[in-house]
Amino acid sequence: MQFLDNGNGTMTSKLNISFIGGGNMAAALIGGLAGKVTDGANIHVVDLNPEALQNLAQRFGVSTATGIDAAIAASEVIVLAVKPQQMKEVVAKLRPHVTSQLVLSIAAGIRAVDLKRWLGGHDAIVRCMPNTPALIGLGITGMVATAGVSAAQRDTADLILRAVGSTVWLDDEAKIDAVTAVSGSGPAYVFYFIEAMQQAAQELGLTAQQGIELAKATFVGAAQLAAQSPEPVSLLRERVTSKGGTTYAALTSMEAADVKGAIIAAVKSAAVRGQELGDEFGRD
Ligand SMILES: NC(=O)C1=CN([C@@H]2O[C@H](COP(=O)(O)OP(=O)(O)OC[C@H]3O[C@@H](n4cnc5c(N)ncnc54)[C@H](O)[C@@H]3O)[C@@H](O)[C@H]2O)C=CC1
Ligand SMILES: O=C(O)[C@@H]1CCC=N1
Repeated sequence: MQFLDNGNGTMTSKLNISFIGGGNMAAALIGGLAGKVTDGANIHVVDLNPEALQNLAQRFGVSTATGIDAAIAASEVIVLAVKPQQMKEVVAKLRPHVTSQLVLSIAAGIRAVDLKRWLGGHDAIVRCMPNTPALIGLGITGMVATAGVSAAQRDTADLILRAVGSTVWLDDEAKIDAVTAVSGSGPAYVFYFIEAMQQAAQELGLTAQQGIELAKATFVGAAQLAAQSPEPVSLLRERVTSKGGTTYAALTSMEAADVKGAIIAAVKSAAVRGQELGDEFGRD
């Protein structure tokens, strides 16, 4: 892809991208792309909600529409960013406007084979599973391409998702439900743990403010340490855990309650739900 020097220290391409759905995840992706990968003016967003569109237009200079329109045909990439429940209806309306574009879906569960059928056999589809830390450029996205995706389109898909973090390519679409369960939904598990730590802090006599400050900083610090350390996470855990000490007491309590087993079961249930979404809102 050719990048253009904007004369102000930034480089953008002329890549034209349309988003169908301008909600949370689309906004995170557009925030990473606009003015960095491509000009906001090269991004077109379709959403039923005029307020969401106005907000995106003001923040990023994107063009907008409340229904699928001719601008889509001029796009090289179409990002499907509606809920799985809305996908079939949206794709049916999109179908007349899809020719050679790369179609990039971020929806949980909905399989490429169903998107391909709804699009009349269109085979340039990349399924992606990003996560909300994309909002601050720290997302991670699992991705898988169908056979009809060219090497250049694959690079373009990677460029788009790397604008908001890192990417992991899969060789088998079936594995994307596992990615959804681990990293797609994962931020919610972390927030849940932070909320529990805050509640414990309060029950131990700290204020809500002190509790949230301690819990958040502990997650940020521990996550950074795990990310930066070459050592296994299990070793980092053992270093905190003095025999007969406080951490030992806490971890023994967690083991007795099988917290690890509960987390593993919870993540697996998210993967199952991904498959169910595909069955429920994909297959006809
Ligand atoms: N929120 C998350 O953490 C993640 C979400 N996803 C996937 O991203 C997709 C979008 O999720 P969110 O952004 O969280 O949802 P959201 O509800 O914030 O955004 C969906 C948007 O689609 C719009 N919409 C509904 N029907 C439409 C139609 N017929 N035409 C055009 N626009 C329409 C809605 O007005 C809304 O703005 C989902 O498929 C979800 O599975 C993927 C990874 C993470
Ligand atoms: O909960 C969901 O279905 C979406 C997919 C991953 C994160 N949120």
